[in-house]
Amino acid sequence: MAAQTASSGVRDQEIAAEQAHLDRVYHRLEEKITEAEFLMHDAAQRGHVGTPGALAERDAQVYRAGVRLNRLNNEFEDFLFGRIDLLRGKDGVKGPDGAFTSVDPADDAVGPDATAEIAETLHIGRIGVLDTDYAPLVIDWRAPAAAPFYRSTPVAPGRVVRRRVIRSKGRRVLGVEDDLLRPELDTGLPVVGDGALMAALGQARTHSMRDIVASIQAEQDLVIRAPAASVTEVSGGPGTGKTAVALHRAAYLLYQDRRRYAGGILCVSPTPLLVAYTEGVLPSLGEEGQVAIRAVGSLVDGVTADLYDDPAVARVKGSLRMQKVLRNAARGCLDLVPARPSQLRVVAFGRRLELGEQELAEVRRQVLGGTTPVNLLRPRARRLLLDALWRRAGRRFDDAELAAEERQGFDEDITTEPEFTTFLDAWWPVLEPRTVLASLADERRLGRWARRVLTPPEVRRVARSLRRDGASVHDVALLDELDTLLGSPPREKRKRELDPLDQLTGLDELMPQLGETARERAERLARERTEYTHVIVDEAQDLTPMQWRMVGRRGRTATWTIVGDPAQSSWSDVDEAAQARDEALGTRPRRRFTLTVNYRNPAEIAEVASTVLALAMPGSEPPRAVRSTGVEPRYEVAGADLGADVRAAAERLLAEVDGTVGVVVAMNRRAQARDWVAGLGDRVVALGSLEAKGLEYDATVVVSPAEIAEESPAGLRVLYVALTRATQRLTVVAREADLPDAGGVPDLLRAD
Ligand SMILES: Nc1ncnc2c1ncn2[C@@H]1O[C@H](COP(=O)(O)OP(=O)(O)OP(=O)(O)O)[C@@H](O)[C@H]1O
Repeated sequence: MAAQTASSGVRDQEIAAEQAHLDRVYHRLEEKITEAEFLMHDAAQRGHVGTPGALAERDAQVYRAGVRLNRLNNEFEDFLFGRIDLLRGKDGVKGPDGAFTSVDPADDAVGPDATAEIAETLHIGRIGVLDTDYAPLVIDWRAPAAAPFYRSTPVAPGRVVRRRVIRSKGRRVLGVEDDLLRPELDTGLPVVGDGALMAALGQARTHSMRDIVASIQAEQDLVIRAPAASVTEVSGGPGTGKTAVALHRAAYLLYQDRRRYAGGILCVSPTPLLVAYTEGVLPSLGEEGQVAIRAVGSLVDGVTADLYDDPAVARVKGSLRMQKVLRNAARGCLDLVPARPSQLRVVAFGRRLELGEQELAEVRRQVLGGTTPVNLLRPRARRLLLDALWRRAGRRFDDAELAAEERQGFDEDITTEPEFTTFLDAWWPVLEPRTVLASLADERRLGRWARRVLTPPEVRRVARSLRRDGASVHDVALLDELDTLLGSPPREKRKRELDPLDQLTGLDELMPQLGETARERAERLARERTEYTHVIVDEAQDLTPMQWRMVGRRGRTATWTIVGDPAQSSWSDVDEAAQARDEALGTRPRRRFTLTVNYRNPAEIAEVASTVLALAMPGSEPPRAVRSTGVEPRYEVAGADLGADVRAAAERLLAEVDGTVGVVVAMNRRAQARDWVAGLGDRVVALGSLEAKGLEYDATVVVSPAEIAEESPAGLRVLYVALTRATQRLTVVAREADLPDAGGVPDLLRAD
């Protein structure tokens, strides 16, 4: 047997060998930083020369130097994490990263007695570093040469004999974890540790997601590196790494084609909590600024949606029926303008001309014919008013040229009269989406605009929901739809100054404006952008049809990555949501991937969740849990004081795990639950069932499965989400309504 099982002496030796390599890398990095600083300085000098040739030269230099400085400064921490030892390849061709390109071993790489030599050793890190003689000291994890680090398995090892994950902090190597992919070979390579994946999965969780760059698995790597075809669709159960994969894919796309994606990548997330949880991942991969991660309730500028609608209201606001209602409202709202003048009086040709209420109504009717956005119809309204006044003036001319001249003078006279402009402002004001949405709060009015579209109870509920202060997540999609229906008057559209440097490169992306943090810059770019070159949708199963329309408008010419799991959908009608997605994506070709392994939940928790999955989506396959902890979920039945029992359960879990504890309750208990856990410290969080989407904790307390399941038509799927948030331990607190058995197991969670 070739592999030695490592003694601590061997482990120390191996760590020392990696330390020596890391020292070389840091030495080289320091040289490169000095070089980059010199280039920046030099480029700044050249910037004073204004010819296009000098600009292009400066541009290229600044680009390269900027990339280096940004990245080197960001990634000095823990940036070397992997190593692969490879057999000789089929051919001797090297790629641009200095590594051999062949995936398969040469026919004679393995001798008849299973002896083999290691022909190439590659270190993998967050960025690529070349030695002075262009030999690769570190390969960028996204480079083709790094793919075998992620893709090789014992079944299909390719050239990889040993895969090693290196743990380091700053400049110190702390440990190594090896996987031997060709144990049958005699190569003399020592093997240390139990493998990196298990080490990563067992780690305590914090409130920020970590990158998985050191342990991406083969089926995930295929998605991350999939070519940016029109639409890449990824489905997979809870914990299969969909969110992680989507974020790593963004980093990969930027690496592949930075210029193209400098046009912006938008990542749409279901909740602000998930945005906060995931926003550290891209910076840790060295990508800051180019990717805007936004909650679906924050896609419209200036609106912060912090309210949740009742499921019945959400169902209406999310459905495509709202399109028709909003179309009626956008036009109908013109009639609601307070102090709308009922007549127009001007003086022309020395006489008073008047248009009364009926004539004005007729002009308005003519203007509104067609589908042009209301705010863009103002010039047309102006023109038709002038026509009506001209007719009223009753002037006749036999000579057409003279008539045209007279008419021009007439128009000029009238349009410069303050009476006319004041009238037009009041009669055809610029409508704001918010004003129109607010006008739907009047039940009678909404009933008129929603005739034969919504039922009277639906009208009542929607109108009532709009009378609250503040916007809900679903209101945001309505505001965006209204923005399109109303249109922005041309004079309000911001014109961007043309900067020659902008045309040369995505320079702006690389050179943060002075005094602006990377985060501020990302926010600024996100505000300025309304269309993106790539759109990532996380938890795509939850987007309502109206939200798909809103997201679709931001990626009209984009490529897409869509990740989701129908079994976790909180939208009541899974088929309707799928149909809306199809409408948003049109006929773009799609590539589909499925992730099958659950990296989050231990088998003991996954099994309970699969009982609910069988009820929520009969016939669907749960993902396979990759590890087991030997700890079964704990079941408790609440006594008279539910809050005290939940708090005690959370306290117990806090003592049992090092990281975070999530308490998940039905949405209407959110505020209550926060009080229950108050004072337990910031390792504990109380959440409503819909807020738990995509998040994870070391341990969770799920309070009353029956309450969660009954709160909406999609309740069982929401419960499935709630039960799949824990990486270590799960406590379920049942109430009477859960019909617990003698062991406290709620009816919904019993396998029989
Ligand atoms: N290859 C991997 N190596 C280490 N950890 C991984 C790997 N893949 C996934 N994980 C971890 O598993 C957990 C679940 O990943 P993630 O949240 O991306 O799953 P998901 O499919 O989006 O889940 P959900 O559908 O429940 O939102 C995360 O902690 C993630 O870091």
